[in-house]
Amino acid sequence: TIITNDTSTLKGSYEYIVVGGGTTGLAVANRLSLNHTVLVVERGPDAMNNEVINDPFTPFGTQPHRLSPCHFEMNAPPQVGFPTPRLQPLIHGSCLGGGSSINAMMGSRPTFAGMSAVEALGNPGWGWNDFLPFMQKSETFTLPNAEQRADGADYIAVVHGFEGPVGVSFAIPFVAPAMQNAAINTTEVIYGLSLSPDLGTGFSGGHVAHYYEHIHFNETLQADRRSSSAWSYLYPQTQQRNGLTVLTDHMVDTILTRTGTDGNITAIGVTVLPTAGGQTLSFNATREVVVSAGALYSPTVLQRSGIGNATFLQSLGIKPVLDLPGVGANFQDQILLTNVSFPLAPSANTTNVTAGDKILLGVVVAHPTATNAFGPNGTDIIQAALLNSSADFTLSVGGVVNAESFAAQASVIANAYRIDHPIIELFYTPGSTAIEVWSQSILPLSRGTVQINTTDPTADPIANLHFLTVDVDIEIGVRMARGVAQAALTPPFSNLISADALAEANVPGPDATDEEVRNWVFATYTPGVHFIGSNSMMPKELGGVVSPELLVYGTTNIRVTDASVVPLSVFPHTTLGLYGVAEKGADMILKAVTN
Ligand SMILES: Cc1cc2nc3c(=O)[nH]c(=O)nc-3n(C[C@H](O)[C@H](O)[C@H](O)COP(=O)(O)OP(=O)(O)OC[C@H]3O[C@@H](n4cnc5c(N)ncnc54)[C@H](O)[C@@H]3O)c2cc1C
Repeated sequence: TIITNDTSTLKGSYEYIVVGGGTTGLAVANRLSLNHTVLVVERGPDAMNNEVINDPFTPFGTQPHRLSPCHFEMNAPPQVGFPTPRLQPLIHGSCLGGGSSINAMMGSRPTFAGMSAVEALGNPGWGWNDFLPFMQKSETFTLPNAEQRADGADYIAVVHGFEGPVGVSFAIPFVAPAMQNAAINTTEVIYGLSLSPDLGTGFSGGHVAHYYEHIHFNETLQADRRSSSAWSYLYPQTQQRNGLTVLTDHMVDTILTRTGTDGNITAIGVTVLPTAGGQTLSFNATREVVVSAGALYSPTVLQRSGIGNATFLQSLGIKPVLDLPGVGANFQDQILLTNVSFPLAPSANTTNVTAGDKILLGVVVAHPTATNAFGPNGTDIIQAALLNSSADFTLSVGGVVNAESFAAQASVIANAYRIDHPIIELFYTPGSTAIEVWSQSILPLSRGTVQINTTDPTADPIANLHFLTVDVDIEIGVRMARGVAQAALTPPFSNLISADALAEANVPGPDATDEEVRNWVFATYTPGVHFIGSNSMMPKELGGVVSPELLVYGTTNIRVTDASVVPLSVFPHTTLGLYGVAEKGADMILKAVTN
């Protein structure tokens, strides 16, 4: 494998060109380059030996983490807020490994109900049973040892993979076991959940569990390490490839295309320029161009290449080559309530509770269903709220291309909840002075857009999520906040935090009205940073951009294989599911060669 930022040594032509060397791009490139020549173009640097990135215990969100060469932010335009609209920071990774080099490593998978919803949206071949083997292909799961098992770690071996590049395991040592057990007991009481031995089985049904992470134990260093896609699919000796060239510090401006007599578009190469600015070059692609620049940027590459809403492209002076109105629409993210830090009770200050200096985000996670969170009629309440949601606002901002798309998505989400899809995530993070209890929404219905506003490839797009613009998302947000407050008041977890933790954390208590809680949610929520959907895999009539084969509609050889194709937020945390998307995408690309 060649990794370089110098274009002078590169060939002019490759069988495949992969746009973006992030989480999914490196996984796809690894599989394609076994028997083909592949050029990966990555906008960010190679940060291979950066300890802030590699050490999973670099405290998440703190100064060193934010200063890593991979950490980038752009602001979404002012979003719903209280008392006034608020700018929202959209954090993303830009280096080899992309988001997997900066994320919190929480290792969750989609559920059976979630993948059924994706399939029901018009994507045959994407149900749980078809998808699981690809998640397994990417994974080497490390069974918990006796000590970790005594502390509570458990697993169901049959759903895991044991020969894939990505390390998935519980931390050694197991993080803050006493806090984990208290959190589990409390969450069982609040929501009536049962303890799941393994989060990755596909069956949600209301559970709480110890979280595993995308980390592995490095025998030489005798320490846990981050398993980014760079450290899984690119750097290891076992993954070296003759046919793979990775160009860093360069970005793809456009995909070069020609139009066939049947009107279909074929990619013939890409134009590339140094990220820092400079001369534009072009490289030929003789088979396919695979776009893996992530949900924030993949639509921008298509738009600059003339693929998108033709009227919009013309307004920027771009000649449309393919009128595909869904490009950049259906953009979505979950919300997170992160502004919650409960001070420790003095008696709780032991490593078993605080984790010392080995702190990982969200080591216990609860996934209540609609019934668990809203009571016995919860599923009916949420189903009615979803099906009665108005598409008007979302349509007016271009979040969906038509009302049918909005209704179809609301309907498959309602069915997923009816099966047993989680509606909320609640997770607990130990710390030396405080324990954080955060909550995340899972399947939002609010939709926004990603749009370039200049043809300059170095400019960030306008990424407008329109968070909390559909009533049912607000209703769920209020329930998330109520769950956080209940956790602070329910033993045994409440025994670990100070008696007035709720007030100290400024979280509305059980007596607060729904309006007060809603205002607190509006004032404090942050993005879930699981951006998806901006090139959704859906029927074209619903605003889909790619087919179930991940081919951009109307093209013969442009695929998208990253988070932008995921049409619904069915991966509570995206990464392990995205490796499945990349593996399945690579498999389909290679099958197209032999057919
Ligand atoms: C702060 C944070 C915390 C997170 N925590 C978790 C977690 O705990 N668990 C979890 O599962 N998920 C988590 N996620 C989400 C997860 O990391 C992302 O969803 C995932 O990495 C996205 O993968 P991707 O391949 O779609 O895009 P990325 O990994 O973002 O890859 C896209 C790559 O393309 C490059 N690129 C962009 N434009 C161009 C261009 N024009 N030319 C060339 N290259 C380009 C970018 O530099 C980037 O490297 C987190 C994300 C963030 C930001």
